[in-house]
Amino acid sequence: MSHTWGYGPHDGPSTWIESFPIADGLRQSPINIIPGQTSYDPSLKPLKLKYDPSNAMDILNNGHSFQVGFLDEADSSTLSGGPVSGTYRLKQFHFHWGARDDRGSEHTINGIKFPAELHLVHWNTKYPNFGEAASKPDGLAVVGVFLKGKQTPFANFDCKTVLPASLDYWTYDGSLTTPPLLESVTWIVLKEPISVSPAQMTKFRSLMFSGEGEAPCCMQDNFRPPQALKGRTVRRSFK
Ligand SMILES: O=C(NCc1ccccc1)Nc1ccc2c(c1)[B-](O)(O)OC2
Ligand SMILES: [Zn+2]
Repeated sequence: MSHTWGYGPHDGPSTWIESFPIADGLRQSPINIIPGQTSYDPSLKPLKLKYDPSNAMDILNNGHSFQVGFLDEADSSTLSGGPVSGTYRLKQFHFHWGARDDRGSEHTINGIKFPAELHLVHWNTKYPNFGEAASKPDGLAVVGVFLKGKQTPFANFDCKTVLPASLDYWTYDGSLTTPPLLESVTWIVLKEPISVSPAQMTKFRSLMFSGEGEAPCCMQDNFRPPQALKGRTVRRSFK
């Protein structure tokens, strides 16, 4: 039983069920999105995203990805509207990526993998904090954004600048894609990808799973493969 989980042959996604039986639960993520099998829901509202760049606090390699943490003591960086009710506060964002451009995203579209995927993690303010929200079926809302290869400037860390022009999205009830795999996430996957340059992908791939003083192991292929839909419906906000 590996006490720490990872993405290698001995501690990767196929082994997580040993410590986290919910890995085979009814609303696991990610999933393969088949656009022709999604249902347009005219009652879905537009996503309302408000981000205050001054809330950005720190950047951290947590051994599974790198994440940028935000101050979440007030409703200054929030998600509302879309498929959710109430207000969700931005806690952190992080990425998943591949060793090569032919893989890396967690969600796929018609089986197509993107080189990387951004997750903007928000928690429901009806709960006192992230940790409490993470165990509730309506506790989290995560915006997933695909990254595609292209030469492009990368603006500052104002999350607005990191979002595509269109906020059209697919949405479904899912889970964390990493242990503890809690089934608490309303996934909101944007249809339009953002661009990332080869240099940025190289930078991602130069990060390390390993800590200082350990044998170097590049942080690559830190994605979970798509999981069974198990009867869930994927709704879309656009015609
Ligand atoms: O926050 C995480 N772990 C720490 C934790 C603390 C307290 C309670 C539970 C978990 N994990 C996590 C959060 C959000 C997302 C993912 C993983 B993701 O699926 O990669 O993308 C979306
Ligand atoms: Zn993630």
